[in-house]
Amino acid sequence: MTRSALKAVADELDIPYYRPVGDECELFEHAFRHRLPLLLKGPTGCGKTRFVSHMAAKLGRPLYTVSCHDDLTAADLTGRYLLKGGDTVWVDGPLTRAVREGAVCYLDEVVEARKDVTVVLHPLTDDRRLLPLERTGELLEAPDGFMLVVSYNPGYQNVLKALKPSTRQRFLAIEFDFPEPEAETAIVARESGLPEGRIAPLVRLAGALRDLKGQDLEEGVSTRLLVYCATLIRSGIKPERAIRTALIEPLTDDADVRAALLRVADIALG
Ligand SMILES: Nc1ncnc2c1ncn2[C@@H]1O[C@H](COP(=O)(O)OP(=O)(O)OP(=O)(O)O)[C@@H](O)[C@H]1O
Repeated sequence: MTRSALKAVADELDIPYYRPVGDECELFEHAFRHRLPLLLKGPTGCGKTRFVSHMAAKLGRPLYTVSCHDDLTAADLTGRYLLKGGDTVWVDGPLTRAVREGAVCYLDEVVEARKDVTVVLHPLTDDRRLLPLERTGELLEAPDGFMLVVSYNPGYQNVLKALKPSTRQRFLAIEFDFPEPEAETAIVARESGLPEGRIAPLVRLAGALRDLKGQDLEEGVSTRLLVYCATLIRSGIKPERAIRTALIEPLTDDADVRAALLRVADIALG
């Protein structure tokens, strides 16, 4: 094998596996090239984070991922002065580091963050692409390599936590959902190492459980849970036990709902 062929294989191995479900990879590349921010919408565990890490690696950009929560403030993203050995030193937060390095910054579940976060995001997400750091007096201009990607799960939305139109309309948006059965079977096989023939029934069961969303379940089974289930089976756990542990128990704490889900599993798996 030639040197360049070896390098191509090594590069390929460094890129986290992601199987496209539509034209999302192409859209991401265009957004990156035109310096446009991106919003990913979709249920938990459907591949959004994997997609972003795949694309960042493919484009050769470092990636900073932040899981947002309701205590996350603008300072957690931009940075703060900290005491170090008697001195006060400025420490960049992940967003500032991403801007300085020209990296991809991924804010997962951005709606969870405190309101002051949007103040920081607004000048970064229009054509100015600026990050003002009031504390240090700096005004950073994002280089071409910087890209902001945010995600949220519309299923968890409530009025108080919805993104304001003035924030939403600064982003391109791509909707994600669980992959089609054939693609999901291939993904779970690749991730778990279990043969596809043994995964197809699990994917069918996931479909049946997803159909119950909104009735007794807040969320359907994620692709992530399917990977966990297949991993347990491959590791030697009996399928019935793996299904209960990975596909039923994480969905509900209600004994009646759990019993109903187990019946659905019995029927779906024949
Ligand atoms: N299209 C895909 N290609 C490869 N792997 C996938 C794909 N979709 C889902 N997966 C698998 O599902 C797992 C969960 O996906 P991921 O962590 O990206 O979900 P998410 O949508 O970011 O969830 P959350 O919103 O909870 O952060 C991944 O670790 C991967 O194993």
